[in-house]
Amino acid sequence: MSVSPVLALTTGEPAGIGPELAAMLAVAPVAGSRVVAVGDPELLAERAARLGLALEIVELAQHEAVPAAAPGRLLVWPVALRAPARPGVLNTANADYVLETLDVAIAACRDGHAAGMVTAPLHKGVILDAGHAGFRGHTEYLRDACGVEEVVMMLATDSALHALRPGWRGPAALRVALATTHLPLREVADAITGESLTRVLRILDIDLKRWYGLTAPRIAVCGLNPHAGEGGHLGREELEVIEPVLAALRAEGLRLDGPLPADTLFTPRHLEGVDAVLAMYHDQGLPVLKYAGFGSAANITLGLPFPRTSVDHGTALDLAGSGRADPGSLRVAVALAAQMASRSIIQ
Ligand SMILES: NC(=O)c1ccc[n+]([C@@H]2O[C@H](COP(=O)([O-])OP(=O)(O)OC[C@H]3O[C@@H](n4cnc5c(N)ncnc54)[C@H](O)[C@@H]3O)[C@@H](O)[C@H]2O)c1
Ligand SMILES: N[C@H](C(=O)O)[C@H](O)COP(=O)(O)O
Repeated sequence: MSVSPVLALTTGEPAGIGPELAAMLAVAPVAGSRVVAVGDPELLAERAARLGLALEIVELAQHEAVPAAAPGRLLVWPVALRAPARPGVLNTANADYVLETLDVAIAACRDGHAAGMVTAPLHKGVILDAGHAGFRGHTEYLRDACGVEEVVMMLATDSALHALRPGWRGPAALRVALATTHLPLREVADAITGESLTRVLRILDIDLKRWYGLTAPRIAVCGLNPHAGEGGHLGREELEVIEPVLAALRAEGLRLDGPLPADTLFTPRHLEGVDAVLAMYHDQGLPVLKYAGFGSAANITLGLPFPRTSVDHGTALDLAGSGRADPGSLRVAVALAAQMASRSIIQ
């Protein structure tokens, strides 16, 4: 019998739903994973008690062996809160705590103590308010921490995930990757250059092969402008940037459709046979994905040296401490990271 991969689970913004989702997960662990939460043990105990969850919290050092998952036991690599945390109330004093949980998980992956990491949601605004001026999100933080030039954000609601949710009625496989991530809309067009788009498409092609076992992934690429620029009348980025990149990469063997108008690309007939869609910006692609699968989807960072997945939702400060948060996305994020770590993703 193979040993389940160890996954570092960062518990996210302490005023949000991340700590209680970690507690819910420990009550009913995802099969095939050994999760170690990264966070403050007292905070996790307090959120579990608030929800009436009986949990044994076991603190581990990173070099210690990680036992098999057991329902009701939460393994923790401890990081101390900087200030007491109240559900729903952000505190800039804890921004460094959140970033330290990321640093601990990244180090564990890089040192081989974990096979991958899963992240509960953090609050970008409070980290920026605390003075971390360049902070944009986990994706960009991981890129810089791992010293890679480019990473790609992809959210997925796919067949492997749907196997966990028998009631799922959405498309069989929807994966949406982004050419740009957390940028003001005003800056998007300038950020899409021939070089950046080429890097993104190469990473997407390589990692669809690497993590999903697709031999020749077919990628549909959205235009940037309405109706993919309407032949240059509604914007020239398609003609001047996107089409030349696609032509050059097709000549290298990549299977690329587009640039296609995003409004009709995201319809079942056009998605047939497509392994992933590349959207040009955050709110071109993610609303479609979240409409199709909010709560059953995961966020994956492609281009890193190890698997990293995350939930499809944010800190939900309005629900924190209530026990009403749905752990569904965290469960699929853990299952997907475990599958990626064992490179056995179901098609
Ligand atoms: N993976 C991440 O770290 C991540 C992802 C998305 C957003 N965020 C951050 O979260 C913060 C809040 O963002 P937002 O308000 O736009 O989105 P949000 O996802 O926190 O909340 C949007 C709505 O969805 C509900 N919701 C979210 N998660 C839920 C769950 N598990 N179960 C039931 N309902 C849930 C919330 O109650 C709210 O009504 C922002 O700082 C944003 O940047 C972080
Ligand atoms: N863009 C993501 C979403 O809307 O779900 C989210 O903000 C998380 O991004 P990071 O994983 O980069 O924090």
